[in-house]
Amino acid sequence: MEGAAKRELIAENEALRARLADLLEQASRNQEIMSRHQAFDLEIVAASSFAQLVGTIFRALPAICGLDVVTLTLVDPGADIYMVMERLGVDFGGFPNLIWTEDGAGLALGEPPRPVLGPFDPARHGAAFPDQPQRPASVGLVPLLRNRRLIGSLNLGSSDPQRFTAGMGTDFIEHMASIIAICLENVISNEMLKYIGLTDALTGAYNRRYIDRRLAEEISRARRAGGALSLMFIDLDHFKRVNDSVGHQGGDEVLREAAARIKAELRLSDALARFGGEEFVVLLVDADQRSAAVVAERIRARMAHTAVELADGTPVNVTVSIGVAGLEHVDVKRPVEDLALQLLALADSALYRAKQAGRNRVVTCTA
Ligand SMILES: Nc1nc2c(ncn2[C@@H]2O[C@H](COP(=O)(O)OP(=O)(O)OP(=O)(O)O)[C@@H](O)[C@H]2O)c(=O)[nH]1
Repeated sequence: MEGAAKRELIAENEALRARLADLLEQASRNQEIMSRHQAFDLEIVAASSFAQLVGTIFRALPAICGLDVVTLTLVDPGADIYMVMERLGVDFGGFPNLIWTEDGAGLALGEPPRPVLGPFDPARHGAAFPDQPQRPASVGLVPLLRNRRLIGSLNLGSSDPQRFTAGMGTDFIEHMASIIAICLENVISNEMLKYIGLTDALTGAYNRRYIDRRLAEEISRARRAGGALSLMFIDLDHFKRVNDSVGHQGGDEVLREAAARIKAELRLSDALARFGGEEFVVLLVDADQRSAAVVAERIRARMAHTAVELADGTPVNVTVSIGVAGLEHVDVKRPVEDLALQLLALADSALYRAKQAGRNRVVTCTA
């Protein structure tokens, strides 16, 4: 072979090798991206709570996709999901990029909803990226759909103007959004079920199961940190007479209103539960028996001074008797379950004494 032809062949060979090295490098980069996405998919599928899922999306997605900002808009007509999550203790302060809307039409994703990609336009995309220190240059808004129902949108923002352009393919981000939508639907229905299992359908207060669990948690916490904790037993007086005079449905209205009035006197950290019938229990966190008695007196006065007005305008006068017991009256060295029972028994016997003494009064534990 002539020297020139040989050199040409060697050069061609080298170019091919370089090309192959490039391809291999690209393939390994793609492999790495796919593995990261697979790890992300596995992590969100495993999320067992709303907070865990949303937290994972906000933490992991910007890094995996190389984005500057990711926000999530959830469609929540009547704000039911928000209310339940809040009552289950989700701290929304930790999720500044979580946006709620009552109406999916406001997402401006078209009908049927489709991904919207392109340069950031404050008029069209501002609602999906509120309060951002730096506006994204290009954005991708991807509908979250479940059985063709729009449940929200995943909003991706990049400082690179070329990252999201109108003509680019959307298969990949749509696939990602569909997995996120399924995971969201799952955790939301699980949390809703959890909430229903812990609340009383008539009054919206918690039920006995919730208080039993919470009481044990709060006793352990109070014992560790040396904090105060009190319990109130509240019973509507002569409720049988109320039912007899305004009927069972009227009685139900009175129970609902009583729960609302009690709740209005409490702090967010306190918990109100209906124990069945016309009896409520309140757990007051960080309150000793003296301060709990002050709150109890406010509740008693509020009930006694203002008649409950039924939907048909009938006024119903109803009073409450309240028994109060604080953790300072129990032997905190005993097991948590014993302490919980003891505290409940002390508040219950104080309530019994309030009834014996003529009702419409607050009695504190003297043990
Ligand atoms: N409307 C309504 N009434 C209920 C509900 N659960 C229990 N009650 C009624 O609450 C009444 C409780 O009566 P009692 O336990 O005798 O007590 P009381 O009449 O409130 O009298 P004192 O507690 O001694 O002041 C009964 O008439 C029950 O039928 C409910 O969910 N709705």
